[in-house]
Amino acid sequence: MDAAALWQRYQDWLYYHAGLGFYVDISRMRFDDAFVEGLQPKLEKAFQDMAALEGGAIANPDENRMVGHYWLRDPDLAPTPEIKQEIVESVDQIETFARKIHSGAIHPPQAPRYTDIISIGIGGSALGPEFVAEALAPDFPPLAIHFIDNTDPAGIDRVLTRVRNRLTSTLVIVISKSGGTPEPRNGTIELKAAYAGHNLDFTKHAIAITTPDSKLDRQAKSEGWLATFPMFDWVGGRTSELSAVGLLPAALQGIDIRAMLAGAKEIDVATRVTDLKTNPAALLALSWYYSGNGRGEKDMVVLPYKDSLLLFSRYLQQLVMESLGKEKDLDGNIVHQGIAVYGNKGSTDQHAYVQQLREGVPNFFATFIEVLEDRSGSSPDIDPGATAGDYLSGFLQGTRQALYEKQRDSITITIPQVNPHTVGALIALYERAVGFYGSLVNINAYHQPGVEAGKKAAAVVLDLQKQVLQVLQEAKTPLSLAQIAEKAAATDQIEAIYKILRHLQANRRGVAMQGDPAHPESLTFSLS
Ligand SMILES: O=P(O)(O)OC[C@H]1O[C@H](O)[C@H](O)[C@@H](O)[C@@H]1O
Repeated sequence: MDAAALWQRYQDWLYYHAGLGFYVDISRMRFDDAFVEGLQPKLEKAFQDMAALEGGAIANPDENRMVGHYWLRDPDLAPTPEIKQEIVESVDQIETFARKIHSGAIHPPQAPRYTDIISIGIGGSALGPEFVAEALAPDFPPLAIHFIDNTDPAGIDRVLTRVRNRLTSTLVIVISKSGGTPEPRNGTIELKAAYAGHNLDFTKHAIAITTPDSKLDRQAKSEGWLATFPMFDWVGGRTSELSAVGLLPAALQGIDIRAMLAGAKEIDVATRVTDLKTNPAALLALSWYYSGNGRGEKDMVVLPYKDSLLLFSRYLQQLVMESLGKEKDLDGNIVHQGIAVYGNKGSTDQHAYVQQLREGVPNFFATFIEVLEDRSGSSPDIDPGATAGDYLSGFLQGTRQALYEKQRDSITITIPQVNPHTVGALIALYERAVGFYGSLVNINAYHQPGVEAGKKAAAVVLDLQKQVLQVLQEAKTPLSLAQIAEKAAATDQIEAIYKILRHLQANRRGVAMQGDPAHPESLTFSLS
């Protein structure tokens, strides 16, 4: 396509949202009119599915759940007055609580104010708050946030070391929709012990965000934690950033949560339009479908050219991959759907893996996120008439062009600034695009059956560890792996037993290992 035709294509497909100053450009996806026409019936169905979902249909059939994250930013859309009231009250409760924390009206027993937050949660209970903190927290927030998003002991230690002088004024927010996920439970138990070790009353520092009556909710209530905030059954973890999960940590950091909600609401309105060209989420879903032939054949590389948006791709990884990565479609056919997502930031990645994007395996499409405002103040010249921001902008254009020349497609999303409004809008845009794409490929985008399998397998390993320790306790002499497996009645688990014992030995947990580590069959184990 020559330059004039490309410029025309750019203008023909450009989406612009006047209220948000938000652009979506899919001109560098090389679909033709026939493709768009062919997809039209599927798009019509996607619009209908979305309307039904917003109306309170059971959009997650396996879990028999409504899917209501869109109601969070427009409670008037909620299907019942009770749900509407729950949403309104929850946002009010968050604001009131944050105000009291900031003013010191609620303060820790041994300090005039809370200074820090440790947020404990994983998956949807961590990625949104982490992304938003990186994108929007002021440089000197009223409370500085730290995340424990794993059950890695060294990771927990790192956070505790960072706040060690301020534990007396540190809030702990435990976020878990189910209230039973092992990783946040472990973090909570470790933090409770750390507070006790400093003679601090953990309950005066602890807040839970969870589904009412979950295990965590019952614990928080029976122990008298500082506060609890509800998560709703009809909000999935990966779409929970604009529920209490994301709003409470954001409000505590001094981020304008009403602006986040307003930005999301504006995009929700724009993505309710049932016309492809004026619906930015439909444009994204169509582009993804085109690129991967509706089978996820190409990966989504997300390249925000702005440091503060660094964690957007990590956030999108869960939203996109947990929603779309499914074995079966809604009719039970094996389809192995999904779109792989990765990315970091530009121009940094140009000096890392963009080489492969331009010349290597053509198994991806790029999404550039461009931010028009370079910084809040003015910029010095780096060269005559050129600033650091001009370079960043030039690198983006250059990379987009270089990819296009090699028939590598890209989408460009342009926002005026990184602020609560535009971040709320970005979140809502992708939530909706994922919903549309789920309909286009006929899958349930709101469950995650595959995750359960991994959790069950992990539980089996921990049970096996108990049996193995029991066997070693009863043993009078060192035992080989085969002997341990036999005594534990787990001869088909010999590799798992070996890994359990190697781990226990490495952590000085009372297991002695003899033999040659290069030849596991030579090893014997005993309790030391
Ligand atoms: O919020 P929680 O119930 O603790 O769940 C945290 C995460 O765990 C699971 O593994 C799910 O796959 C995620 O969707 C969820 O966000």
